[in-house]
Amino acid sequence: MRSPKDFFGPLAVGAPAPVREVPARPSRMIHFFDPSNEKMAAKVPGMVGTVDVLLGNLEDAVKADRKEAARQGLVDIAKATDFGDSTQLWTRVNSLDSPWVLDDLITLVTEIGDKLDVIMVPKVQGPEDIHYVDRILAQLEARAGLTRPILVHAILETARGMANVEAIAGASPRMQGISLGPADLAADRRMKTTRVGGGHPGYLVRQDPATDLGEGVDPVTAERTTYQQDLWHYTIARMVDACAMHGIFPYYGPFGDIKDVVACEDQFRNAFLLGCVGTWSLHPVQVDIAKRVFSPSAEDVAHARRVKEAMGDGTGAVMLDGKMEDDASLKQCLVILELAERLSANDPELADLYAVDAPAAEGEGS
Ligand SMILES: CC(C)(COP(=O)(O)OP(=O)(O)OC[C@H]1O[C@@H](n2cnc3c(N)ncnc32)[C@H](O)[C@@H]1OP(=O)(O)O)[C@@H](O)C(=O)NCCC(=O)NCCSC(=O)C[C@](C)(O)C(=O)O
Ligand SMILES: [Mg+2]
Repeated sequence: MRSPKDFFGPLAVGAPAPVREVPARPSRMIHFFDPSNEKMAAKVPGMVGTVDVLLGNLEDAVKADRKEAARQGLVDIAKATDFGDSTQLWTRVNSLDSPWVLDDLITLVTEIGDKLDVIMVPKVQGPEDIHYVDRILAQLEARAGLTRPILVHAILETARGMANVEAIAGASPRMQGISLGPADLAADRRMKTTRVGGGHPGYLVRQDPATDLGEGVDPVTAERTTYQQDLWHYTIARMVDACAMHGIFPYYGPFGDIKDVVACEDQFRNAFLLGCVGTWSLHPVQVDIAKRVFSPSAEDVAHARRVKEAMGDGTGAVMLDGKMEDDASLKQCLVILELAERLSANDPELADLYAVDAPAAEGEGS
Protein backbone atom coordinates (compact mmCIF):
# COMPACT_ATOMS: atom_id res chain seq x y z
CA MET A 1 0.00 0.00 0.00
CA ARG A 2 1.24 3.50 -0.78
CA SER A 3 1.54 6.18 1.87
CA PRO A 4 -0.62 9.22 1.10
CA LYS A 5 2.64 11.23 1.38
CA ASP A 6 3.88 9.49 -1.79
CA PHE A 7 1.27 11.48 -3.64
CA PHE A 8 3.10 14.75 -2.95
CA GLY A 9 6.49 13.90 -4.43
CA PRO A 10 7.68 12.73 -7.85
CA LEU A 11 8.48 9.02 -8.26
CA ALA A 12 11.83 9.71 -9.95
CA VAL A 13 14.56 12.26 -9.26
CA GLY A 14 14.03 15.22 -11.58
CA ALA A 15 10.44 14.37 -12.56
CA PRO A 16 7.79 17.11 -12.24
CA ALA A 17 5.76 17.30 -9.01
CA PRO A 18 2.42 15.44 -9.17
CA VAL A 19 -0.75 17.49 -9.53
CA ARG A 20 -2.80 17.96 -6.34
CA GLU A 21 -6.03 18.39 -8.27
CA VAL A 22 -6.94 17.08 -11.72
CA PRO A 23 -7.38 20.03 -14.10
CA ALA A 24 -11.09 20.25 -15.00
CA ARG A 25 -10.62 21.02 -18.68
CA PRO A 26 -13.57 20.37 -21.02
CA SER A 27 -13.42 16.81 -22.38
CA ARG A 28 -16.93 16.21 -23.68
CA MET A 29 -15.64 14.22 -26.63
CA ILE A 30 -12.41 12.23 -26.78
CA HIS A 31 -12.08 11.95 -30.53
CA PHE A 32 -10.27 8.78 -31.66
CA PHE A 33 -8.13 8.67 -34.77
CA ASP A 34 -5.68 6.13 -36.17
CA PRO A 35 -2.40 7.99 -36.81
CA SER A 36 -1.35 5.27 -39.28
CA ASN A 37 -4.39 5.96 -41.47
CA GLU A 38 -3.23 8.76 -43.70
CA LYS A 39 -6.70 9.88 -44.74
CA MET A 40 -7.88 10.08 -41.15
CA ALA A 41 -4.68 11.65 -39.88
CA ALA A 42 -4.90 14.37 -42.54
CA LYS A 43 -8.19 15.49 -40.99
CA VAL A 44 -6.73 15.93 -37.49
CA PRO A 45 -5.17 19.42 -37.76
CA GLY A 46 -8.50 20.71 -39.09
CA MET A 47 -10.30 19.32 -36.04
CA VAL A 48 -8.25 21.38 -33.57
CA GLY A 49 -10.63 23.81 -31.87
CA THR A 50 -13.69 21.76 -32.84
CA VAL A 51 -13.16 18.88 -30.38
CA ASP A 52 -12.11 18.98 -26.73
CA VAL A 53 -9.70 16.05 -27.02
CA LEU A 54 -7.89 14.49 -29.99
CA LEU A 55 -6.68 10.99 -29.15
CA GLY A 56 -4.09 9.20 -31.26
CA ASN A 57 -5.03 5.55 -30.85
CA LEU A 58 -2.22 3.00 -30.92
CA GLU A 59 -4.10 -0.03 -29.50
CA ASP A 60 -7.07 -2.06 -30.80
CA ALA A 61 -8.42 -0.92 -34.20
CA VAL A 62 -4.84 -0.35 -35.38
CA LYS A 63 -3.53 -3.31 -37.37
CA ALA A 64 -0.62 -5.21 -35.83
CA ASP A 65 1.62 -4.44 -38.81
CA ARG A 66 0.79 -0.70 -38.53
CA LYS A 67 1.71 -0.26 -34.83
CA GLU A 68 5.08 1.40 -35.51
CA ALA A 69 3.56 3.54 -38.26
CA ALA A 70 0.80 4.67 -35.88
CA ARG A 71 3.32 5.58 -33.17
CA GLN A 72 5.48 7.55 -35.61
CA GLY A 73 2.39 9.11 -37.20
CA LEU A 74 1.32 10.43 -33.82
CA VAL A 75 4.78 11.88 -33.15
CA ASP A 76 4.73 13.64 -36.53
CA ILE A 77 1.22 15.05 -36.06
CA ALA A 78 1.98 16.25 -32.53
CA LYS A 79 5.17 18.00 -33.61
CA ALA A 80 3.52 19.69 -36.59
CA THR A 81 0.30 20.78 -34.89
CA ASP A 82 -0.49 23.66 -32.55
CA PHE A 83 -3.34 22.34 -30.40
CA GLY A 84 -4.12 25.77 -28.89
CA ASP A 85 -5.89 26.19 -25.56
CA SER A 86 -9.15 24.44 -26.30
CA THR A 87 -8.04 21.04 -27.63
CA GLN A 88 -5.97 18.56 -25.67
CA LEU A 89 -3.81 15.80 -27.13
CA TRP A 90 -4.21 12.33 -25.63
CA THR A 91 -3.07 8.90 -26.70
CA ARG A 92 -4.15 5.32 -26.04
CA VAL A 93 -1.05 3.14 -25.78
CA ASN A 94 -1.03 -0.61 -26.31
CA SER A 95 -1.89 -2.89 -23.39
CA LEU A 96 0.72 -3.51 -20.72
CA ASP A 97 1.21 -7.15 -21.76
CA SER A 98 1.76 -6.29 -25.44
CA PRO A 99 5.11 -6.19 -27.28
CA TRP A 100 4.57 -2.52 -28.19
CA VAL A 101 3.75 -0.64 -25.00
CA LEU A 102 7.30 -0.08 -23.74
CA ASP A 103 8.31 1.56 -27.01
CA ASP A 104 5.02 3.48 -27.09
CA LEU A 105 5.79 5.05 -23.70
CA ILE A 106 9.49 5.68 -24.34
CA THR A 107 8.94 7.22 -27.77
CA LEU A 108 5.92 9.33 -26.95
CA VAL A 109 7.19 10.79 -23.67
CA THR A 110 10.64 11.46 -25.11
CA GLU A 111 9.50 12.93 -28.40
CA ILE A 112 6.20 14.68 -27.63
CA GLY A 113 5.84 14.53 -23.83
CA ASP A 114 5.49 18.32 -23.70
CA LYS A 115 2.40 18.12 -25.93
CA LEU A 116 0.68 15.06 -24.42
CA ASP A 117 -1.88 15.80 -21.74
CA VAL A 118 -3.12 12.30 -20.92
CA ILE A 119 -2.10 8.70 -21.64
CA MET A 120 -4.97 6.24 -21.75
CA VAL A 121 -4.04 2.77 -20.53
CA PRO A 122 -6.26 -0.09 -21.77
CA LYS A 123 -7.34 -3.25 -19.94
CA VAL A 124 -6.25 -2.00 -16.50
CA GLN A 125 -6.68 -4.86 -14.02
CA GLY A 126 -5.81 -3.22 -10.72
CA PRO A 127 -3.80 -0.45 -9.03
CA GLU A 128 -0.57 -2.36 -9.73
CA ASP A 129 -0.92 -1.55 -13.43
CA ILE A 130 -1.24 2.16 -12.64
CA HIS A 131 1.77 2.01 -10.27
CA TYR A 132 3.86 0.50 -13.08
CA VAL A 133 2.89 3.25 -15.52
CA ASP A 134 3.26 5.91 -12.83
CA ARG A 135 6.89 5.02 -12.12
CA ILE A 136 7.98 4.58 -15.69
CA LEU A 137 6.36 7.89 -16.68
CA ALA A 138 8.24 9.65 -13.87
CA GLN A 139 11.54 8.18 -15.09
CA LEU A 140 10.82 9.19 -18.68
CA GLU A 141 9.61 12.66 -17.73
CA ALA A 142 12.82 13.23 -15.76
CA ARG A 143 14.94 12.10 -18.68
CA ALA A 144 12.98 14.30 -21.12
CA GLY A 145 13.19 17.30 -18.78
CA LEU A 146 9.42 17.75 -18.68
CA THR A 147 8.05 20.32 -16.26
CA ARG A 148 4.42 19.20 -16.27
CA PRO A 149 3.34 15.64 -15.37
CA ILE A 150 1.46 13.58 -17.96
CA LEU A 151 -1.82 12.30 -16.54
CA VAL A 152 -3.17 8.75 -16.80
CA HIS A 153 -6.63 7.54 -17.80
CA ALA A 154 -7.68 3.90 -17.27
CA ILE A 155 -10.10 1.92 -19.41
CA LEU A 156 -12.41 -0.38 -17.49
CA GLU A 157 -12.59 -3.46 -19.65
CA THR A 158 -12.05 -6.56 -17.53
CA ALA A 159 -14.03 -8.12 -14.70
CA ARG A 160 -10.97 -7.79 -12.43
CA GLY A 161 -10.59 -4.13 -13.36
CA MET A 162 -14.25 -3.64 -12.54
CA ALA A 163 -13.86 -5.34 -9.14
CA ASN A 164 -10.85 -3.08 -8.44
CA VAL A 165 -12.28 0.13 -9.88
CA GLU A 166 -12.10 2.12 -6.62
CA ALA A 167 -8.45 1.13 -6.07
CA ILE A 168 -7.62 1.99 -9.69
CA ALA A 169 -9.25 5.43 -9.38
CA GLY A 170 -7.16 6.19 -6.28
CA ALA A 171 -3.90 4.54 -7.36
CA SER A 172 -1.94 7.68 -8.26
CA PRO A 173 -2.21 11.47 -8.35
CA ARG A 174 -1.77 11.06 -12.10
CA MET A 175 -5.21 9.46 -12.42
CA GLN A 176 -7.28 11.81 -14.58
CA GLY A 177 -10.29 9.60 -15.25
CA ILE A 178 -11.77 6.28 -16.28
CA SER A 179 -13.71 5.23 -19.40
CA LEU A 180 -15.93 2.25 -19.97
CA GLY A 181 -14.61 -0.29 -22.50
CA PRO A 182 -17.83 -2.17 -23.24
CA ALA A 183 -16.52 -4.54 -25.93
CA ASP A 184 -13.58 -6.02 -24.05
CA LEU A 185 -15.54 -5.93 -20.80
CA ALA A 186 -18.45 -7.83 -22.36
CA ALA A 187 -16.05 -10.47 -23.71
CA ASP A 188 -14.15 -10.79 -20.44
CA ARG A 189 -17.37 -11.15 -18.45
CA ARG A 190 -18.79 -13.58 -21.01
CA MET A 191 -21.77 -11.32 -21.58
CA LYS A 192 -23.71 -12.42 -24.67
CA THR A 193 -23.82 -9.17 -26.59
CA THR A 194 -21.67 -8.69 -29.69
CA ARG A 195 -22.31 -4.92 -29.88
CA VAL A 196 -19.75 -2.23 -29.03
CA GLY A 197 -21.70 -0.45 -26.28
CA GLY A 198 -25.35 0.51 -26.36
CA GLY A 199 -28.42 -1.51 -25.40
CA HIS A 200 -29.67 -4.93 -26.42
CA PRO A 201 -33.30 -5.74 -27.31
CA GLY A 202 -33.12 -9.03 -25.38
CA TYR A 203 -32.30 -7.30 -22.08
CA LEU A 204 -35.77 -6.27 -20.95
CA VAL A 205 -38.56 -6.50 -18.40
CA ARG A 206 -42.11 -7.39 -19.41
CA GLN A 207 -45.43 -6.08 -18.19
CA ASP A 208 -47.34 -8.47 -15.87
CA PRO A 209 -49.99 -10.74 -17.48
CA ALA A 210 -53.45 -9.12 -17.61
CA THR A 211 -56.17 -10.65 -15.42
CA ASP A 212 -59.28 -9.83 -17.46
CA LEU A 213 -58.65 -10.84 -21.07
CA GLY A 214 -61.76 -13.00 -21.27
CA GLU A 215 -62.47 -16.65 -22.03
CA GLY A 216 -59.96 -18.52 -24.20
CA VAL A 217 -57.23 -15.84 -24.14
CA ASP A 218 -54.03 -16.96 -22.44
CA PRO A 219 -52.75 -13.90 -20.52
CA VAL A 220 -49.19 -15.29 -20.47
CA THR A 221 -48.82 -15.56 -24.24
CA ALA A 222 -51.01 -12.51 -25.00
CA GLU A 223 -49.16 -9.44 -26.20
CA ARG A 224 -47.56 -7.50 -23.36
CA THR A 225 -45.49 -4.35 -23.34
CA THR A 226 -41.75 -4.82 -22.82
CA TYR A 227 -39.24 -2.24 -21.65
CA GLN A 228 -35.65 -2.45 -22.81
CA GLN A 229 -33.17 -2.00 -19.95
CA ASP A 230 -29.67 -0.57 -19.91
CA LEU A 231 -27.01 -3.32 -19.89
CA TRP A 232 -24.40 -0.85 -18.70
CA HIS A 233 -26.21 0.83 -15.84
CA TYR A 234 -24.46 -0.96 -12.99
CA THR A 235 -21.02 -0.60 -14.55
CA ILE A 236 -21.32 3.09 -15.33
CA ALA A 237 -22.88 3.94 -11.98
CA ARG A 238 -20.13 2.14 -10.07
CA MET A 239 -17.45 3.77 -12.22
CA VAL A 240 -18.98 7.21 -11.54
CA ASP A 241 -18.89 6.59 -7.77
CA ALA A 242 -15.28 5.38 -7.89
CA CYS A 243 -14.24 8.48 -9.84
CA ALA A 244 -16.21 10.92 -7.69
CA MET A 245 -14.76 9.51 -4.45
CA HIS A 246 -11.24 10.10 -5.78
CA GLY A 247 -11.81 13.47 -7.49
CA ILE A 248 -11.25 12.19 -11.04
CA PHE A 249 -13.52 12.14 -14.11
CA PRO A 250 -15.76 9.35 -15.49
CA TYR A 251 -16.48 8.91 -19.21
CA TYR A 252 -18.79 6.69 -21.21
CA GLY A 253 -16.72 5.17 -24.07
CA PRO A 254 -17.32 3.91 -27.61
CA PHE A 255 -20.70 3.55 -29.31
CA GLY A 256 -20.01 1.28 -32.25
CA ASP A 257 -23.25 1.66 -34.23
CA ILE A 258 -22.04 4.74 -36.08
CA LYS A 259 -25.18 4.97 -38.26
CA ASP A 260 -27.60 4.90 -35.30
CA VAL A 261 -27.08 8.48 -34.23
CA VAL A 262 -30.31 8.47 -32.21
CA ALA A 263 -29.44 5.51 -29.96
CA CYS A 264 -25.93 6.93 -29.66
CA GLU A 265 -27.36 10.17 -28.31
CA ASP A 266 -29.54 8.20 -25.84
CA GLN A 267 -26.56 6.20 -24.55
CA PHE A 268 -24.45 9.34 -24.21
CA ARG A 269 -27.27 11.14 -22.39
CA ASN A 270 -27.75 8.28 -19.91
CA ALA A 271 -24.06 8.51 -19.08
CA PHE A 272 -24.23 12.33 -18.78
CA LEU A 273 -27.22 12.13 -16.43
CA LEU A 274 -25.45 9.52 -14.27
CA GLY A 275 -22.42 11.80 -13.84
CA CYS A 276 -20.04 11.21 -16.76
CA VAL A 277 -18.29 14.32 -18.09
CA GLY A 278 -17.74 13.05 -21.63
CA THR A 279 -17.56 10.20 -24.07
CA TRP A 280 -15.56 8.94 -27.04
CA SER A 281 -16.28 9.89 -30.63
CA LEU A 282 -15.14 7.27 -33.12
CA HIS A 283 -16.41 9.01 -36.24
CA PRO A 284 -16.88 12.71 -37.06
CA VAL A 285 -20.66 12.23 -36.94
CA GLN A 286 -20.47 11.54 -33.18
CA VAL A 287 -18.66 14.79 -32.34
CA ASP A 288 -21.69 17.07 -32.42
CA ILE A 289 -23.80 14.50 -30.57
CA ALA A 290 -21.28 14.46 -27.72
CA LYS A 291 -21.05 18.24 -27.70
CA ARG A 292 -24.83 18.59 -27.54
CA VAL A 293 -25.28 15.97 -24.82
CA PHE A 294 -22.37 16.85 -22.53
CA SER A 295 -23.10 20.60 -22.51
CA PRO A 296 -26.03 21.35 -20.19
CA SER A 297 -29.13 22.76 -21.87
CA ALA A 298 -29.90 26.50 -21.70
CA GLU A 299 -33.11 25.62 -19.78
CA ASP A 300 -31.21 23.64 -17.14
CA VAL A 301 -28.73 26.49 -16.72
CA ALA A 302 -31.52 29.08 -16.44
CA HIS A 303 -33.36 26.93 -13.89
CA ALA A 304 -30.18 26.40 -11.85
CA ARG A 305 -29.58 30.14 -11.81
CA ARG A 306 -33.14 30.81 -10.60
CA VAL A 307 -32.74 28.30 -7.78
CA LYS A 308 -29.45 29.90 -6.79
CA GLU A 309 -31.06 33.34 -6.67
CA ALA A 310 -34.11 32.07 -4.78
CA MET A 311 -31.94 30.30 -2.20
CA GLY A 312 -30.18 33.50 -1.08
CA ASP A 313 -27.51 32.43 1.44
CA GLY A 314 -27.92 28.80 0.32
CA THR A 315 -29.70 27.47 3.41
CA GLY A 316 -33.32 26.67 4.22
CA ALA A 317 -36.16 25.66 1.91
CA VAL A 318 -38.21 27.61 -0.65
CA MET A 319 -41.01 26.87 -3.13
CA LEU A 320 -40.24 27.52 -6.80
CA ASP A 321 -42.78 26.62 -9.52
CA GLY A 322 -44.54 24.32 -7.05
CA LYS A 323 -41.36 22.43 -6.14
CA MET A 324 -39.33 22.39 -2.98
CA GLU A 325 -35.75 23.63 -3.25
CA ASP A 326 -33.24 23.43 -0.40
CA ASP A 327 -29.53 23.27 0.43
CA ALA A 328 -29.14 19.94 -1.39
CA SER A 329 -31.06 20.81 -4.56
CA LEU A 330 -29.01 24.02 -4.68
CA LYS A 331 -25.86 21.85 -4.76
CA GLN A 332 -27.31 19.96 -7.73
CA CYS A 333 -27.89 23.28 -9.47
CA LEU A 334 -24.34 24.42 -8.69
CA VAL A 335 -23.01 21.33 -10.53
CA ILE A 336 -24.82 22.54 -13.66
CA LEU A 337 -23.73 26.17 -13.23
CA GLU A 338 -20.10 25.26 -12.64
CA LEU A 339 -20.08 23.11 -15.78
CA ALA A 340 -21.76 25.84 -17.82
CA GLU A 341 -19.16 28.38 -16.68
CA ARG A 342 -16.26 26.06 -17.40
CA LEU A 343 -17.50 25.27 -20.91
CA SER A 344 -18.33 28.91 -21.63
CA ALA A 345 -14.77 29.98 -20.88
CA ASN A 346 -13.64 28.35 -24.16
CA ASP A 347 -16.80 28.61 -26.21
CA PRO A 348 -18.34 32.04 -26.95
CA GLU A 349 -21.44 30.37 -28.49
CA LEU A 350 -22.18 28.52 -25.27
CA ALA A 351 -21.37 31.64 -23.24
CA ASP A 352 -24.00 33.43 -25.30
CA LEU A 353 -26.51 30.61 -24.90
CA TYR A 354 -26.02 30.52 -21.14
CA ALA A 355 -25.70 34.33 -20.89
CA VAL A 356 -22.37 33.95 -19.10
CA ASP A 357 -19.84 36.76 -19.43
CA ALA A 358 -17.12 35.27 -21.65
CA PRO A 359 -13.54 36.25 -20.75
CA ALA A 360 -12.24 39.09 -22.94
CA ALA A 361 -10.11 37.88 -25.84
CA GLU A 362 -6.42 38.72 -25.63
CA GLY A 363 -5.80 42.38 -26.31
CA GLU A 364 -9.49 43.20 -26.02
CA GLY A 365 -10.54 45.93 -23.64
CA SER A 366 -6.97 47.01 -22.81
C1 LIG B 1 -15.53 3.24 -37.93
C2 LIG B 1 -14.60 3.61 -39.06
C3 LIG B 1 -13.79 2.39 -39.50
C4 LIG B 1 -15.45 4.11 -40.24
O1 LIG B 1 -14.56 4.64 -41.22
P1 LIG B 1 -15.05 4.84 -42.72
O2 LIG B 1 -13.92 5.45 -43.47
O3 LIG B 1 -15.61 3.55 -43.24
O4 LIG B 1 -16.24 5.87 -42.51
P2 LIG B 1 -16.81 6.96 -43.49
O5 LIG B 1 -18.14 7.34 -43.00
O6 LIG B 1 -16.71 6.50 -44.91
O7 LIG B 1 -15.81 8.19 -43.27
C5 LIG B 1 -16.11 9.47 -43.78
C6 LIG B 1 -14.88 10.32 -43.73
O8 LIG B 1 -14.52 10.57 -42.36
C7 LIG B 1 -13.19 10.12 -42.12
N1 LIG B 1 -13.14 9.56 -40.77
C8 LIG B 1 -13.73 8.43 -40.33
N2 LIG B 1 -13.49 8.26 -39.04
C9 LIG B 1 -12.72 9.31 -38.66
C10 LIG B 1 -12.14 9.68 -37.41
N3 LIG B 1 -12.29 8.92 -36.31
N4 LIG B 1 -11.45 10.83 -37.34
C11 LIG B 1 -11.26 11.60 -38.44
N5 LIG B 1 -11.79 11.28 -39.65
C12 LIG B 1 -12.50 10.14 -39.75
C13 LIG B 1 -12.91 9.08 -43.19
O9 LIG B 1 -11.53 8.97 -43.39
C14 LIG B 1 -13.66 9.64 -44.37
O10 LIG B 1 -12.88 10.63 -44.96
P3 LIG B 1 -13.11 11.11 -46.49
O11 LIG B 1 -14.43 11.83 -46.52
O12 LIG B 1 -11.96 12.00 -46.76
O13 LIG B 1 -13.13 9.85 -47.32
C15 LIG B 1 -13.67 4.78 -38.66
O14 LIG B 1 -14.49 5.86 -38.32
C16 LIG B 1 -12.73 4.46 -37.53
O15 LIG B 1 -11.79 3.69 -37.70
N6 LIG B 1 -12.94 5.09 -36.35
C17 LIG B 1 -12.10 4.88 -35.21
C18 LIG B 1 -12.28 3.48 -34.65
C19 LIG B 1 -11.53 3.31 -33.36
O16 LIG B 1 -10.71 4.11 -32.96
N7 LIG B 1 -11.80 2.22 -32.66
C20 LIG B 1 -11.17 1.99 -31.39
C21 LIG B 1 -11.92 2.60 -30.25
S1 LIG B 1 -13.29 1.61 -29.70
C22 LIG B 1 -12.53 0.39 -28.81
O17 LIG B 1 -11.34 0.26 -28.84
C23 LIG B 1 -13.35 -0.53 -27.96
C24 LIG B 1 -12.84 -0.65 -26.53
C25 LIG B 1 -13.01 0.58 -25.71
O18 LIG B 1 -11.47 -0.97 -26.48
C26 LIG B 1 -13.64 -1.75 -25.85
O19 LIG B 1 -14.85 -1.53 -25.68
O20 LIG B 1 -13.03 -2.77 -25.51
MG1 LIG C 1 -10.90 -2.62 -25.66
